[in-house]
Amino acid sequence: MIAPRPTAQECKVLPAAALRDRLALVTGAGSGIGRAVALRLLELGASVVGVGRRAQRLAETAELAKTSRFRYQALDLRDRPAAAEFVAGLGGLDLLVNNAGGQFVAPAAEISRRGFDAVTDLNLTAQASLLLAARPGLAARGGRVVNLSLSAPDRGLPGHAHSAAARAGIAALTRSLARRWRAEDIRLFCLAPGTVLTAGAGEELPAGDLARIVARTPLGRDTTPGEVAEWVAALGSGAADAVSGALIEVDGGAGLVAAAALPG
Ligand SMILES: CCCCCCC/C=C/C(=O)SCCNC(=O)CCNC(=O)[C@H](O)C(C)(C)COP(=O)(O)OP(=O)(O)OC[C@H]1O[C@@H](n2cnc3c(N)ncnc32)[C@H](O)[C@@H]1OP(=O)(O)O
Ligand SMILES: NC(=O)C1=CN([C@@H]2O[C@H](COP(=O)(O)OP(=O)(O)OC[C@H]3O[C@@H](n4cnc5c(N)ncnc54)[C@H](OP(=O)(O)O)[C@@H]3O)[C@@H](O)[C@H]2O)C=CC1
Repeated sequence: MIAPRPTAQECKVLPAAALRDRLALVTGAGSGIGRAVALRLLELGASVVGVGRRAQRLAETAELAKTSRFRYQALDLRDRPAAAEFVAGLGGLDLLVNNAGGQFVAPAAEISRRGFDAVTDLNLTAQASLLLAARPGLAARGGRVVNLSLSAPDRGLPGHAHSAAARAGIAALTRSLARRWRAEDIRLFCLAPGTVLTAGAGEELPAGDLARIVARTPLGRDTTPGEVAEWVAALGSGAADAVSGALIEVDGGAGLVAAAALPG
């Protein structure tokens, strides 16, 4: 049985102004999930700073946002000094959404050292650096962090050995920092979507593979960008402050079953 896929409107369950007067930094805000998150946080009253490498994509998000509460900066997050300088310049920060990421699909034996480094750098080390740079700003405001991961990295993802290692790493880092930083009133969460049919996912895997992965998902459907955005907003709003350091899998139960067949 296929569970009903909510419309964009049906995903919106938080009260209006739930994030009024908050400042959020969203990485990868020029496309897919990051754009959906940025737009939803704005809708809920936050001011949002979006970053990504391509200014044109961020400008498109700004056009959709239609509010001066959105500003953006082109930035390669793997340039750690530049990223650290940028985040320090923001001052107090209520929410950091570590969303920028991605990988290529390849059998583990065909991933070169540089390929492994490129993926772990983007999905783990760059996220970790940004977190450390944002720490003073987050501590100043009792801020929250949502680190994006990928569902079930610890249960074996064919073709994703490099990414699974990085994604499991970010989940572990989230837990470690949640424990250490609670003294500074910073809360951290790790949010792990299953399959979200963004253009980025379409570049990573052929449509047929994505369809097979979705078909094997217990709920029989993909996760929508609107659902992910609402989870991020809820975690950022304080509604989930009884939770600390958790890995939350928003994946239609994909992590409960064996991964679909892909090379490697
Ligand atoms: C069962 C699994 C379920 C999964 C469901 C689907 C879930 C979807 C999840 C998503 O994350 S969707 C988001 C999708 N968007 C992306 O993934 C795009 C992002 N990808 C990239 O931007 C790049 O691939 C990268 C990971 C950042 C690497 O870019 P970079 O510019 O740093 O790399 P290069 O300089 O080009 O290459 C470095 C190194 O990597 C090797 N390499 C690159 N591509 C491949 C490949 N397809 N296969 C094998 N190796 C690759 C490249 O050859 C270089 O290594 P050397 O040759 O120099 O040794
Ligand atoms: N779609 C899915 O099924 C799933 C996605 N995810 C994760 O969710 C996140 C968003 O995915 P999605 O929206 O689908 O994919 P996209 O490819 O659309 O998003 C990735 C974003 O990251 C930005 N980015 C990539 N590299 C860098 C960099 N070095 N510096 C700054 N920004 C960078 C990209 O912008 P630019 O290229 O302009 O830099 C882009 O906006 C990713 O981390 C992804 O891995 C997790 C589970 C499932």
